Amino acid sequence: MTDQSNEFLAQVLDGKTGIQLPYCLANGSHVQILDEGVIEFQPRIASDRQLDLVVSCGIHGNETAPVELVNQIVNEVLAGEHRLRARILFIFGNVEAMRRGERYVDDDMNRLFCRQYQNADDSVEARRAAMLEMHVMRFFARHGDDGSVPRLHYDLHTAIRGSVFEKFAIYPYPHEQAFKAAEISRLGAAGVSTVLLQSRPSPTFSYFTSRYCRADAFTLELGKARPFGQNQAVNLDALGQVLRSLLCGEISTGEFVPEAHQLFRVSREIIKHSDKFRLHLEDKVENFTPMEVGFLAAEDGEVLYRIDEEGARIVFPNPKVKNGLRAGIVVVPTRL
Ligand SMILES: O=C(O)CCC(=O)N[C@@H](CCC(=O)O)C(=O)O
Ligand SMILES: [Zn+2]
Repeated sequence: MTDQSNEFLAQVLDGKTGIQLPYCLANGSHVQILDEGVIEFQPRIASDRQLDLVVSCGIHGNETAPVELVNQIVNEVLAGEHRLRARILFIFGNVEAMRRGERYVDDDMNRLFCRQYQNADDSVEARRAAMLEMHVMRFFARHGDDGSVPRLHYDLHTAIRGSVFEKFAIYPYPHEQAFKAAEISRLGAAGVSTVLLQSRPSPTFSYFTSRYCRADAFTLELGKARPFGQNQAVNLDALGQVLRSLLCGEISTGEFVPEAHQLFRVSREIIKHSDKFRLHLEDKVENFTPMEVGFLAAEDGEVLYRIDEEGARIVFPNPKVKNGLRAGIVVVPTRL
């Protein structure tokens, strides 16, 4: 894509991005479009590289605020406004759902990673999840694997409901590794001071890159999902500044100050097993709303989801998910 007269996102939505030959910007940075909505940048001088960074957005097509932010940053890089000191892969995830302004076309893409697409029906999302796994694997593998260059992945979303804490991150289950205080600090600098520590694997994009690409990976929830052009209510300036610093190779994090962050751990997931599933929370109930011990949050035939955890809060309550999928998360306060 050498024609920079149109904004990158407009070209993606118009179906004008597809694999193309690599080229150089006037400032020497290397660019290659690898797939629809997938663009990679490399520093002019390979040894300048301080970081491998993946920034994805639009994995759900109606979550537009981060798509607008990523578009802005991609256009700045294409215009030569940043001296790159990182390799960066920007991904606009579900382009067809973005065109339609819908969460997904056939299937929820963020339940199809970690090869779950192999167990699902063929769909727009199953094919795309397979391709995105391939792109991030290739991106992180390409320049060797000696562990000397940090790897970071931010998968940017917005939530269906409002939230007591407007912005929050989901930190994928790190298995034998500890949750990293420094990365939680970096999230705080990006305006995301609430972090939900996962306690089990999930079929999400950030879990995939965390587990299989050994990236420090996070899902970021950045306010409420609204259509393109209607995101004035959410301020992503701090995140934008952190991303711009990262692509210029400024990778240090501030000191971890425990009081500056609200940390929660996942106590359990509420699963919708059948059409009998009933959620006992109104649509206006926000993410992180506290729930009292004894409250019946949901039921599914014989299965009762009654709160027995002190300090419990509900995140992502959604009775409309397909059977077998997560219909809410019960979280409780925690510390590192
Ligand atoms: O608001 C909602 O109910 C869903 C918002 C959303 O898309 N969240 C992500 C979180 C992914 C994760 O758990 O890391 C999702 O559900 O895919
Ligand atoms: Zn989402």
